[in-house]
Order: sequence, then structure tokens, then C-alpha cells
Amino acid sequence: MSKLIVRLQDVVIKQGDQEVLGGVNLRVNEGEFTYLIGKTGSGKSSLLKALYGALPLVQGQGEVAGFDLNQLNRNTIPLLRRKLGIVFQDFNLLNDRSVYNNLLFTLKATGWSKRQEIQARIDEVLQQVGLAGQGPKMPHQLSGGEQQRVVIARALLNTPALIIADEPTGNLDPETSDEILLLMRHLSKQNNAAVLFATHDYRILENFPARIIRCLNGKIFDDQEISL
Ligand SMILES: Nc1ncnc2c1ncn2[C@@H]1O[C@H](COP(=O)(O)OP(=O)(O)OP(=O)(O)O)[C@@H](O)[C@H]1O
Repeated sequence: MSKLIVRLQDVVIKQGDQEVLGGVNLRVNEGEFTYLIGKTGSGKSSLLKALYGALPLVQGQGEVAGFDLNQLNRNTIPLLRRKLGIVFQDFNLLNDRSVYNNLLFTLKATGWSKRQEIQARIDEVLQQVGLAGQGPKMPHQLSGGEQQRVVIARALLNTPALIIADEPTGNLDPETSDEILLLMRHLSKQNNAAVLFATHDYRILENFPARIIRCLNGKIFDDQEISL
């Protein structure tokens, strides 16, 4: 049987006083690629935030990468996030430093200290996203698609069990969006990382089908449960 990376049971998620999603049941297997769709304001980002410990579960049980979401605290949230790779629409790179130093910053912040291991890991993730040798470049010297590749490389640094991608292609043209999507699907397979990929882009869903979770009217619907 596959290992579950996400397990939510009867979960309620609120933003302030407003219930955004209720009765949420969700299971995502190791290595599984899943889309998350829904209109603006339907709760996609709120669901993802709950998964990375930025919004509490108001009710219900949840486990992500072996962490109990109801038991998270200041000490365990960073440990959970180390098991996750998070990719947003806005690239969120530090613009005052090179690609290499962006990746170095994350490794140091997550406890890496040996120079040789750091160098090797940075080379490895840059290679995985097709940016070998681009470490010395500054973010502004890269295209939007290349910047998003750096963000994906950063997300891979600590070998995440789950990659959470909140509209990662939202700022990219269709051709570059396809490249990023295909890269993420390839990396998901290669690294056995589950991916939750929130998108508005129905073109991507049609061209590259996979399981779809839909946020609608305060609930989630699983269009196609693929069990691996
Ligand atoms: N920080 C916040 N404080 C209060 N309410 C919020 C906050 N963030 C989101 N909301 C509300 O929660 C609901 C769900 O928002 P959420 O951002 O999860 O939707 P979404 O599906 O991700 O939308 P989009 O596609 O526009 O990103 C909306 O009604 C929104 O107004």
C-alpha cells in the first residue's frame, strides 16, 4: 500500500470568522500529482495554508508528511516546512543576491553547514531544473520561467515529500507554463514527491490530465481519485 502524505478528515478551515471550507476529506499518496482548482475566493490558498501550518484546523484531523496538524507549534512548524517544497506565483526570490546565494540562504536557514555538501546539493538541484551553471546570475538576469525554475530548485533542496504549488504558472505565458508544469510532473516522478498544484489554467488541465480536487461552495470535490 502507498504511504499517505496528506490525510485530512472532516476538516473545517476559517479565515477570520468566515468558514472557507468545511467537511474536507482529502488523501494524497506518496508521489501523486494532483491539481487543485476553483474560482477566485473558493479556498484553494486557504487549504494549502492549512497544509503548511499557516492556518489552524478549526475542526477535524489532519496529517501532512507525518506531522499532526493539530499538534503544530513554534518548534514543529519549521520541521514540517522542511518536508515541504512551497512554490508561489510571485517568484519570491531575494533580488539582491545571485541564484546560488538564494539557494544557499535556504540551505543555511534549514541547518546545512558543510561547504562541500552545500555546493553539491545546489549543483544537483540546478541541474534537475535545467539551470546547471546559472548559479552566479542575478534573478533579474533570468526570464520569468527561469526564475520559477530557481524557485522550484529551492523547493527541492530538502528533498520534500510534498510540493505545494499555489498558481506557479500564474505569471507565465502559455508555452512557459507548459514547460514548468511538465518539469514539476517530471520532478514529482523522479523524486517520488507528491504535488498539489493550484491553478486557474483550464488549458493545462486539459492538456496534461491528472487527478483534480475542486473547491466549490465551501466544500472540496475529488473528480478522480487515483490510487497509486
Ligand atoms: N488573510 C485573510 N483574511 C481574511 N479573509 C481572507 C484572507 N485570505 C483569504 N480570505 C478569504 O477567504 C476566502 C478564500 O480565499 P482563498 O485565498 O483561500 O481563495 P482562493 O481560491 O485561493 O482564491 P484565488 O484563486 O483568488 O487565490 C475568500 O473569501 C477570501 O476573501
